Amino acid sequence: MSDTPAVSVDGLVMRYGDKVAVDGLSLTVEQHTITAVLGPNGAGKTTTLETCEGYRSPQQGSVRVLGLDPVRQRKELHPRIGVMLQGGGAWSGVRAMEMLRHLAKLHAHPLDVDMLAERVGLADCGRTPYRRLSGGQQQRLGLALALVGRPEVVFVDEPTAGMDPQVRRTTWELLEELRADGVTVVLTTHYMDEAERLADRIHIIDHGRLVASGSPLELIRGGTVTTIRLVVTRPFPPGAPDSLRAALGDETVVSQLDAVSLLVTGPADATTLAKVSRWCEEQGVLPESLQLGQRNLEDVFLELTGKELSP
Ligand SMILES: Nc1ncnc2c1ncn2[C@@H]1O[C@H](COP(=O)(O)OP(=O)(O)OP(=O)(O)O)[C@@H](O)[C@H]1O
Repeated sequence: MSDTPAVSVDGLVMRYGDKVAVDGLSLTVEQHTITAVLGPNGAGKTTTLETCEGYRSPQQGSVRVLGLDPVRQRKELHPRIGVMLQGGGAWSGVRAMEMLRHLAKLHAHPLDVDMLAERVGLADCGRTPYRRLSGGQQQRLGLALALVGRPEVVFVDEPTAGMDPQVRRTTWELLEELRADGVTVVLTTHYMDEAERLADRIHIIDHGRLVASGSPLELIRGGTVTTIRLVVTRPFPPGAPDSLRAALGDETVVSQLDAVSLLVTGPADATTLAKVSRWCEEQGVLPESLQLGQRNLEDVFLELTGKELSP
């Protein structure tokens, strides 16, 4: 049974009217891992997660969670998964601890509610009605609600959005403890440091398709590939990334970060630096800085999707 993937998505297609939100997506989540699903806004992450959670039926393809069909075998699967929805998923008038206690009663072997509340940092706002909780507190309640039933697989949609740095770190520790206890965590996030720190495996999706999969280290190819961040004093002329790419050759990827900065990924050796300087001279732009660095997940994401991940 432990060989069964926690999640397997095979050729999933989901549309809203004419809009294709998920476009033949296939991916696997191994058990006892933290797996991050990354993608720009509108990439199809939430739709995919909602299909895994049984809230939507696949229009094409199939989805299995712990080997079960999330819609047809919902009764069997539901007690074994936990879901943290974007926006908390609680009623507006109910107090945080009431909600947690109520949900605990619906499970056969719930966690100790007081301990869980303490752990996620809800202890001092347990009597506060849901609508009066801060965004970060609502997130924490959402996480507690997802965990109270001791799930085998937990789906968390942007678990630390709106949390302050201290609570984010505590939440990361909590997710790592869950993995150590054998729980599988599937999360979406817009924070690269979160994915890099937590995830055993990352799936990057864009336009409803899988564009890359691997461990953080595999994705950044061992951190050996280097980058040059070029910042100039005046905005680049139109078409600058293509023109620089043509000047540098096929081994490099050039992405525009903003009006005055470009990121070159590839061998950042003396020859490349000389070519970048020569290109600046030809374009009539003056470099303000040429910074060498190691390629990170944020760079990989930008290359693959053409967009920055950070909110
Ligand atoms: N209920 C809906 N009706 C119509 N279109 C929708 C609906 N939900 C999502 N979409 C569209 O489907 C696409 C995928 O949306 P989805 O929410 O799955 O993306 P996402 O990757 O989770 O985005 P985000 O990072 O912004 O949460 C988007 O273009 C979105 O506008």
